[in-house]
Amino acid sequence: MDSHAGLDGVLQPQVLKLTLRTLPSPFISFVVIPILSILGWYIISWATNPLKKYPGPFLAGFTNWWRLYQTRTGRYHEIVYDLHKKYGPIVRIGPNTLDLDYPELIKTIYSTDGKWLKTEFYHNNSAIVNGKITYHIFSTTSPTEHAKMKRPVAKYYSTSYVQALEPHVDVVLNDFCKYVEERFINVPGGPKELDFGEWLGYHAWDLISSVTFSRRFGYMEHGSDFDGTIEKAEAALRYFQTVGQIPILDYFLDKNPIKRVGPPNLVHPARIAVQSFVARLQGKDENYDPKNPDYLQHFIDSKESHPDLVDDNQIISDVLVNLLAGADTTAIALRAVFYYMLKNRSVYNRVSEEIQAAGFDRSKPVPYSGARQLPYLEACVREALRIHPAAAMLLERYVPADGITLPDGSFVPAGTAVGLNPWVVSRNKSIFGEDSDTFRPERWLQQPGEDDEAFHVRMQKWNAADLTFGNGSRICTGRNFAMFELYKVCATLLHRFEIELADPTKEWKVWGSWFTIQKDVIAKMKVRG
Ligand code: HEM
Repeated sequence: MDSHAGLDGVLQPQVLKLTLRTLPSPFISFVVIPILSILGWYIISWATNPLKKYPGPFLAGFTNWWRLYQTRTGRYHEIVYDLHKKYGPIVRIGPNTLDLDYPELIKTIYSTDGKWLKTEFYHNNSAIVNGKITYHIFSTTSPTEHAKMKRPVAKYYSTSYVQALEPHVDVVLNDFCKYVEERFINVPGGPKELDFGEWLGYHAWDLISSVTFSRRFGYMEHGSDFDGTIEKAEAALRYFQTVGQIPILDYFLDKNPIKRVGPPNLVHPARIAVQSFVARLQGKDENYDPKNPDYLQHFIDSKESHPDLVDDNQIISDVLVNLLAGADTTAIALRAVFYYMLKNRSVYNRVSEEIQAAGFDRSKPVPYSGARQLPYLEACVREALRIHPAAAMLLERYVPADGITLPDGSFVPAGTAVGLNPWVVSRNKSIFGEDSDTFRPERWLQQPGEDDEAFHVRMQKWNAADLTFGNGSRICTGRNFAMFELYKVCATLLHRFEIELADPTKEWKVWGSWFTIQKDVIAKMKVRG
C-alpha cells in the first residue's frame, strides 16, 4: 500500500502530461478547457459569495441541485425545519438563497411597496398563449403586470362577495352529506369506512368549480377522481416546485419548442372553463342562475368595468387560477383540521359539544354567520392551519436595491433570494411557545390570568407571524373564501355526524413540498341522533 502511495505521488503529473499530450487538441479546447473554466468559475464564485458566511448544507452553497433533490423526497418541509433547528434562524439553502426564520421580517419582505419582487421560482407556472409565455396573477413577478391583473377582480374576493356565494356552498355541502349517508352510513351491514381525506378533496374540487362557474366537476357524484384531474394537478405541483428551484430548466422541459416535457395538461377543467364561458356569453349557460352570481360572471363583469385591462384570455386565466389555487389548498386545510381534531379526542369532544349547544337546524348546513360565533372551532381551525400550513416552501423574494440588515446584524446584498417558509415560521418557539410542535387549540384562547389587553396584544403578534396565506401585495386572494369554506364545512359535518378515525393509532401520510398533501385519513361516520 505504501509503495502505491509513493508511485501515485511521483507518477501522477507525468501521467497527466502524457495524457494531455496524447489527447487531440480539439478535445482540450472544447471539453477540458470549458470544464476546467466552469469548475474554476464555480470555485471562485463560491469562495467570494457574500452568503458564504451563512450556515447550511455544504452542497447547497454550491448548487441549487441540492434543493431540487430535496423537493423530490416529499419531506422538504421537515428537512428545512430540521436545518433551522440545527443552524438557527438563517439557513443557506442555495448559492443565492437564504431561508429565514425571523417572523419580524414578514412585514418587510412581504410588503406592499412593490420592491420585494417574487423570484423566477414562480415562472414555470405559466402557459404558452399565441406563442408567448404568459403568466397569471400568481406567477407573474412584475408588480405592474400583477396590479393590472389584480385590480379588476380584487373586490370579488372581499368578505361581502364571498358571503354572497353561500347558496352555492350550501348545495354542495348538502350533497356531500347526502352522498356520505347513502354510500357509507345507511348501507346494509351498518356504517362502513370511507377515505374521508379523499372525500374532502372531492368536495373541495366540486365546491370551487361550483362557485367559479356554477357547474361541478362531479367528483362527489362519481366518488372518485374519475377523470384523473386531481392526480394531474398533484403532478403539476410536483413539476412546479421541482423545476422552480432551477427555473431555467423550464425552457428545456415544459417550454421546450421541439418536444414538450412538462406537467400533464389539465384538459378537463380547461375544457369546462371554456365551455362555460362561451355558453355564458351566448346566454345559453343552463347551470347559471343570475340570482346566485359566480366568479365567472364577476370576471365577465370585470371586463366591462376594465375593458383596457381584461380580455377573454384574462377571464379564462382567472377562472383556471381559481380552480388550481383554490381546490387542493382548501382540501389540505380541511384534512388538517379534521385529522388533528379526530386524533385528539378531547378536542373533538369539546368542539362537538360547542357546535351541538349552538342549536343549529340539523337539516341544513350551518350558516357561516353561526359557524363564526364558535370560539373553540375557530381555535381548532387556526391551530390546524398553524401546525399544517398548505404551502410549506420558501415564499421567495429578491432583496431590493438597498440590501437588508438582518436582525443578527449581518448584511444581505441586493439580488439575494430570501423569504420565510410558512411551515417553519408557524413553529417558531419565540412566538408560539416551546410546545409549538404540538396541536393545542387552547393556545388561541384567552388564558387564565391573561387580561383582555394582553390577549389582544398576543393575538396581534401571532397574526403578524401568520404566513399561512402569504402576506403583503401578493397575499392569497382567496383567503376569505378559504376561511369561509373551512368554518362552514367543519361546523356542518361535526354538527351532523359523529366522526372517528378508523384506526386512531395510525398516522396519516404527508407528501410535503410546495404543498403538504395528506393521504390515508380513513374514518367512520354516523348520523347524530
Ligand atoms: C386554505 C386555503 C389556501 C391557502 C393555505 C392558500 C395559500 C396561499 C399562499 C401561501 C399564497 C402566497 C404565495 C406566495 O406568496 O408565494 C397564495 C396565493 C394565492 N392564492 Fe391562495 N391559498 C388558499 C386558498 C385559495 C383559494 C380558495 C383561492 C382562490 C379562490 C386562492 C387563490 C390564490 C391566488 C390567486 C394567489 C396569488 C395571489 C397574488 O399573487 O396576488 N387561494 N395562496
